[in-house]
Amino acid sequence: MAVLDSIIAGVREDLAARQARVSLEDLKERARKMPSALSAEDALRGNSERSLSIIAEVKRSSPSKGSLASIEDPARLAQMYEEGGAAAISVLTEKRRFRGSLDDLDAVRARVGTPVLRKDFIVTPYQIWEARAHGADIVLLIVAALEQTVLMSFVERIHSLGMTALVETHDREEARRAIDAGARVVGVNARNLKTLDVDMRVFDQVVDILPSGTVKVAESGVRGPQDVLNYARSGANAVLVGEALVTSGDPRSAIGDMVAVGHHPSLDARER
Ligand SMILES: O=C(O)c1ccccc1NCC(=O)[C@H](O)[C@H](O)COP(=O)(O)O
Repeated sequence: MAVLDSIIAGVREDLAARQARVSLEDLKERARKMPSALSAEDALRGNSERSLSIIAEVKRSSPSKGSLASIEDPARLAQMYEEGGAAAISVLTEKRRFRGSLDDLDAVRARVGTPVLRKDFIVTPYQIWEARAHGADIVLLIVAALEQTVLMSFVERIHSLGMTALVETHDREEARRAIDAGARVVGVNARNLKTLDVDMRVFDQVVDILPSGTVKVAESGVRGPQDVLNYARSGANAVLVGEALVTSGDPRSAIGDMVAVGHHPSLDARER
């Protein structure tokens, strides 16, 4: 079974257990009582003061690398990211391969003032309600995991709940599908979720499909400020970084160095 399919099979099993514990109606009730989602689109687009946004990820483990970091206090890590200048925090909530959880999302949400992304493998509307009920402002949707009509309805649902959909693609066809589905924030993942190979040229191969005004997020494989600068020069508004931050030993300064790239003179004349 391909990696993505096998991850999703596990996600569905865990989901069934949660659905048996918390009904959709209860979840909706909880979601409706939450403070409104923070507006994330502008935070990710960047502005004249910060022409590049970093989305910093709380990532313990991954299918490609195995264990990365123990992260006993995800809220503390997120706080360091925020202090270092992160525009948003990504929290992996998938349990089996990434060792994430909704508890991590709750803890991070309670600690930081930046928008928070629920990063998971979303295959049912229940998970979208769950994201809102646990305070997420942004929800990841993976084009490769969803049929087009489902993708469209999920983008609509996320936006109707006041959240932002980050729609992840890996090639030009998927980028077209993301735009057709109504995505305003599109991720281009350098990691092929079927083979786990990372190819950082993918962003350049896809970016011209995305209409101006779309928030363009480059995802995965970033090792340091030079990779961030390369993505920014290629037109990324935001860059999503996990492994390089959690393995850095000093996440606050590692992210600070990446955020500083947003002030690089070569980015001054960029069209946003
Ligand atoms: O990271 C993986 O191995 C992975 C495997 C299969 C599906 C998703 C995977 N990662 C999710 C991500 O998109 C990354 O965590 C995120 O882009 C950060 O990547 P990195 O900076 O390379 O840790």
